[in-house]
Amino acid sequence: MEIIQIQHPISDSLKSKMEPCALALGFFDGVHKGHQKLLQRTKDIAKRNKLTFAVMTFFPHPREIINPKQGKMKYLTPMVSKEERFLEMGVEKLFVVQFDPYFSSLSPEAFVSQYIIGVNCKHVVAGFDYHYGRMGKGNMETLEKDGKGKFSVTTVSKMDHVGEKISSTAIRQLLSIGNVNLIPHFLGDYYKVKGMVQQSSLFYKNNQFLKIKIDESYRIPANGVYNVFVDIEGSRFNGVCHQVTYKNNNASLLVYLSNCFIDTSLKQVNVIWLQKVFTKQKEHSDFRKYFVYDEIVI
Ligand SMILES: Cc1cc2nc3c(=O)[nH]c(=O)nc-3n(C[C@H](O)[C@H](O)[C@H](O)COP(=O)(O)O)c2cc1C
Ligand SMILES: Nc1ncnc2c1ncn2[C@@H]1O[C@H](COP(=O)(O)OP(=O)(O)O)[C@@H](O)[C@H]1O
Repeated sequence: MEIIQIQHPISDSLKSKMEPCALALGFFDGVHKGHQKLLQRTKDIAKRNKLTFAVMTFFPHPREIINPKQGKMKYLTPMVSKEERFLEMGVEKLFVVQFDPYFSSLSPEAFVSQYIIGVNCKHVVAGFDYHYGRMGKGNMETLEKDGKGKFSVTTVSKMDHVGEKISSTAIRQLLSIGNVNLIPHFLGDYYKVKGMVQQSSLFYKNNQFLKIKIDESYRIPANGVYNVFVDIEGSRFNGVCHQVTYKNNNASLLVYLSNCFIDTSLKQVNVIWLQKVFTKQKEHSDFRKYFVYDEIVI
């Protein structure tokens, strides 16, 4: 997959060397079931018409620029995870447009001519409610009209789960109340975050406490106690996440693994959130006591 970073204004030299593509448009946080349907549709269209399968997404999230008071955005899939998901889905070319105030003030017509026709797109695919351009004024009808026949448009119909639109907002809401067990209905899988084991202590042969620092831009479920899986170097371990603490906007997890004897320290891990056990986590002052003694039971 070729990744092309674009900063406004898009350069003429970049535009001149683009082979014809079918282009999926959107932010795609989570790469959830609605996004997957849209991407699959784009892939099929690209194959049928011998076009490159391309995606155009933006960074950071428009909300960070349009509503900066709300602070830094936390993502379901930070850019690196999103790139991995696109690669798995067979995307051949990924355009990542820097979403800055200058770009956000582009009119819908200018976005279509400079960024869609500009990258030699022959077919655009976006969802029924897609909006783009200054104030989000452009929609699927203006897209067709402003394309002036230079590309065709496929509008993907709404995908829902028992009447609710599958959306990154719905997944964020489930995370905010800790209902991680319901997330697969929307995401197509359990919610997963990447991190690194900062500290670990082994006791009773194969029990461990881990302090896992989560990559900064991930969204974390509401405080509570959760059943999780922890994937470490191709092996999966059952765990309980007992505590989430925040420092300088970063989250650390205290995770207990009941049957793990491998050396976990400084390993990259994936934490997979299965089910909330209790809403309230214990009040702990800090994690240190779990790592200074050899044998502790919560
Ligand atoms: C050129 C351009 C300008 C945009 N300007 C605005 C804006 O001024 N206000 C706004 O709320 N959203 C703006 N957006 C964001 C879109 O409405 C939309 O949220 C974004 O493209 C992500 O789409 P998605 O969340 O539907 O995937 C703009 C998008 C584009 C492509
Ligand atoms: N449930 C859905 N059904 C169909 N298309 C969708 C759905 N959710 C998102 N899309 C489309 O996928 C693209 C990326 O959507 P985005 O706005 O990033 O997702 P979300 O609405 O989940 O935040 C857009 O073209 C959008 O219209």
